Amino acid sequence: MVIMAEPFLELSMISQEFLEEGRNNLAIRDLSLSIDEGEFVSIVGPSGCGKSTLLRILQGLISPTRGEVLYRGSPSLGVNGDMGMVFQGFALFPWMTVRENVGIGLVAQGLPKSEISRSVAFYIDKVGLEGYEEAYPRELSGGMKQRVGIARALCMEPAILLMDEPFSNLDALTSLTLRDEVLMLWQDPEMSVRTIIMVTHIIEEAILMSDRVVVLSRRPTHVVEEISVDLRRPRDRRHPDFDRLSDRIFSLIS
Ligand SMILES: Nc1ncnc2c1ncn2[C@@H]1O[C@H](COP(=O)(O)OP(=O)(O)OP(=O)(O)O)[C@@H](O)[C@H]1O
Repeated sequence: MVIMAEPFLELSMISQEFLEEGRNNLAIRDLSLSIDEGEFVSIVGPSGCGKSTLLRILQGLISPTRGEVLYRGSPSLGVNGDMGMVFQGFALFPWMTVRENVGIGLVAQGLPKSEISRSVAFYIDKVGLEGYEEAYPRELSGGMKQRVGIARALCMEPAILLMDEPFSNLDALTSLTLRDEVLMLWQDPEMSVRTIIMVTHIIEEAILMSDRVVVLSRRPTHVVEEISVDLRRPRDRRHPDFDRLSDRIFSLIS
């Protein structure tokens, strides 16, 4: 008897319509995608094709017009509490300190203060922001703001981290450092996150970080190709296969 393992996370025949200028337009059409536990998957595609929408559907912030999201074999209804989100624009509250921004989800859950303090301190240390607990977002560099965004997501101890162009608002050097740090957190046994799904428009970033790159088409969006990245980690931009993969993905998008 063959026992089929159920997919960890699955988008099954997802379609999404949006009301645009008084008409229902199809943004995503019959999109199916399966993600394994422990995978780092990047999603790339033409501008405006629906990458962020797809993350919102995965998390349950949008209910798709047709199709369903399956999580551990069951339909996922409503917001999935096992997922955390990291945003391109950081989405920090400017009137809150680093400590308050990181702990906001735990406060909303009504956990005891001592537990919140312990957890917040742990994740602030993990992202290298110790000493900045009482700073406000305006006092932080872009990279530090995104560290707060990452710590806030990790603090909720999600199994899956969704990242929407997390390094796009950062300078090149800061992006390099933060990419490495996210990879280290992903492989850190003290972290709850095992699976990462990242939207990016930077092909090099997708190859440097992911196990698999999912290439989406123009609207109405569907999966054009899924490309496994078998390069040894840590990845080297100068590896001869790097450009081959990069050219392949670029030709599929353009
Ligand atoms: N709430 C909404 N109402 C109407 N149209 C929407 C809504 N949300 C998204 N869209 C449209 O759906 C399409 C996909 O948007 P989305 O932001 O998901 O694309 P994207 O691939 O993430 O874009 P970018 O590459 O610019 O980051 C766009 O054409 C957008 O205008």
